[in-house]
Amino acid sequence: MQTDGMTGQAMSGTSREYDVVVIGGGPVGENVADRTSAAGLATVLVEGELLGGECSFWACEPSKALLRPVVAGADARRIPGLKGAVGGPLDVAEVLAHRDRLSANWKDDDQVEWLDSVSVDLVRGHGRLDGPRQVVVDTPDGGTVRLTARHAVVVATGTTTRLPGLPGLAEVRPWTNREATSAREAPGRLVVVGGGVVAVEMATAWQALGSEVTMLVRGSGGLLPRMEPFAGEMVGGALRDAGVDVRLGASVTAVARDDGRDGPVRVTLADGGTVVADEILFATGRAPRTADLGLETVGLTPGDWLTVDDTFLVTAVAGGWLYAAGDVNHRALMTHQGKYQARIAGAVIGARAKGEPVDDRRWGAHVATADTEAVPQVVFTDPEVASVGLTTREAEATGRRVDVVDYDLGRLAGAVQYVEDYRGKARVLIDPDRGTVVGVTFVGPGVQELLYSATVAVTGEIPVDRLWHAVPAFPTISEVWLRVLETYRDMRKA
Ligand SMILES: Cc1cc2nc3c(=O)[nH]c(=O)nc-3n(C[C@H](O)[C@H](O)[C@H](O)COP(=O)(O)OP(=O)(O)OC[C@H]3O[C@@H](n4cnc5c(N)ncnc54)[C@H](O)[C@@H]3O)c2cc1C
Ligand SMILES: NC(=O)c1ccc[n+]([C@@H]2O[C@H](COP(=O)([O-])OP(=O)(O)OC[C@H]3O[C@@H](n4cnc5c(N)ncnc54)[C@H](O)[C@@H]3O)[C@@H](O)[C@H]2O)c1
Repeated sequence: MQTDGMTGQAMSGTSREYDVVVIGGGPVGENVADRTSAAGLATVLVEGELLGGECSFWACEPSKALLRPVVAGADARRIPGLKGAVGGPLDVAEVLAHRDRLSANWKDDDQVEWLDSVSVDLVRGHGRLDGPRQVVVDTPDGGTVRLTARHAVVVATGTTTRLPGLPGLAEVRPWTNREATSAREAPGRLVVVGGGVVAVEMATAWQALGSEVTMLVRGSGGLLPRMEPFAGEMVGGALRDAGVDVRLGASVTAVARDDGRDGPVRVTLADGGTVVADEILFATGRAPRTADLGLETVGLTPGDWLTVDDTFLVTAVAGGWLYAAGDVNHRALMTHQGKYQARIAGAVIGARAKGEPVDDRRWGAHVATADTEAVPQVVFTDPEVASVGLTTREAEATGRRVDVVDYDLGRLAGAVQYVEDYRGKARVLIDPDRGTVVGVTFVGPGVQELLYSATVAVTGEIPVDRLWHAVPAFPTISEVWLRVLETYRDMRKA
């Protein structure tokens, strides 16, 4: 291995050749590198900040560490005999300390050790493409390292918050996901712009941690606009019950801090109204980290998403050497799905490098079929949302015929045992021609752990007739599967 021996970091001012060069050491880049190294290919990973990426330090890990005490507390307050014991507010200092630990105190030593253990070299610094198979890295010591890839360059540079083009926005010093997950105290008043997953999760967390939260959600799509409408409605209802001021159809037209730089943020809305807060979080979607990546040297446009085929080759670049995996390809912006892509990309790069056959049939080892058929997602709010596969809207939009089976989770014996006055809903979409489940949405306390059963049903294309033999334990919430089958049977009889 071409390293300085101690940290696995390549020394600057040099040129090195590897089989595979991976740019970006988030969860996806790490997993691609692990898989190509396991395939016997000499692999180097280039990382400009912290190994582990957005997910480990400013997204999944810290946000879930903030949310777990909130959701567990909400559940506990619905359990007779326990509610009195957990009635008080959260211990904010303890929650933030827990968040710090689960974010490894923003240090990546463990990741560096792991990378070394899977025999992948690390070059720290900002990487850029410099023509076919070439990557140049600006290293922290001011030098450069040129890396040449014999087989593949993989871009796994992820995303940043997409901020709207509001005049004066930078002067307001808005929160992005980074501040929202790493803040050291709860602002007195927090405005959250957006109605997607980041917005509902962070509004849930900071309201419980003591902020007065106002959500400004533009348009008519409501909350969680990509999911079944009842998901956003139920989460919105619970946010309001928790004290969040959820304003739908509210568009921001201007932002400014009073008294110059340090006063409160004054937010002007399209209807002329204003909201004043201490901080403002923009949870307005993601932009690819490709603006300063040398894309122009290989005929691509800086700032664009990298469109790939189902084996993760960038479609607009000839020669079969440039791959893109994870958020940056815009297929499914979630860590688990990016890691799935990484496993497949690593395997296909290995197969192509060795001249082995590539199995790119649907559900084959070298093709990311689940990206289009079965993307699972959990929204860690109270109530939780867990979904996989199609929604009713997507089925309609694509002209796919589906039977829609709804079930009120509160009727289950397992739900009654779980918490008092359980409120939840399931929707299962069934392809009537093939008799298989093609989409599932659960909303309710504790539904996150039901999601894998739904994912197996969708990816396994298990016939509904066979699901009758998959017996859920009594009294658990998983009995929803039995009730859905009974409801479907009755629907078909009617
Ligand atoms: C608040 C929030 C919460 C989330 N919660 C969840 C969740 O609970 N579950 C879930 O599945 N997903 C969640 N996500 C989504 C998840 O964070 C992303 O899908 C995931 O991080 C994508 O991984 P990635 O490796 O593609 O990119 P990233 O994690 O963004 O990593 C990219 C890496 O590339 C590096 N890099 C970029 N450009 C260069 C360059 N030119 N040179 C060198 N290095 C470079 C960056 O420093 C970074 O380390 C959340 C997102 C947000 C914003
Ligand atoms: N638990 C999880 O799995 C999890 C948690 C957080 C984030 N993520 C992923 O991270 C990605 C980013 O999440 P997100 O919530 O930032 O994006 P999103 O695309 O889910 O939601 C963006 C929201 O911002 C609104 N918006 C966009 N531009 C706007 C503007 N100019 N003004 C006002 N509102 C605007 C949209 O209407 C939408 O409501 C998502 O793909 C999500 O899946 C996953």
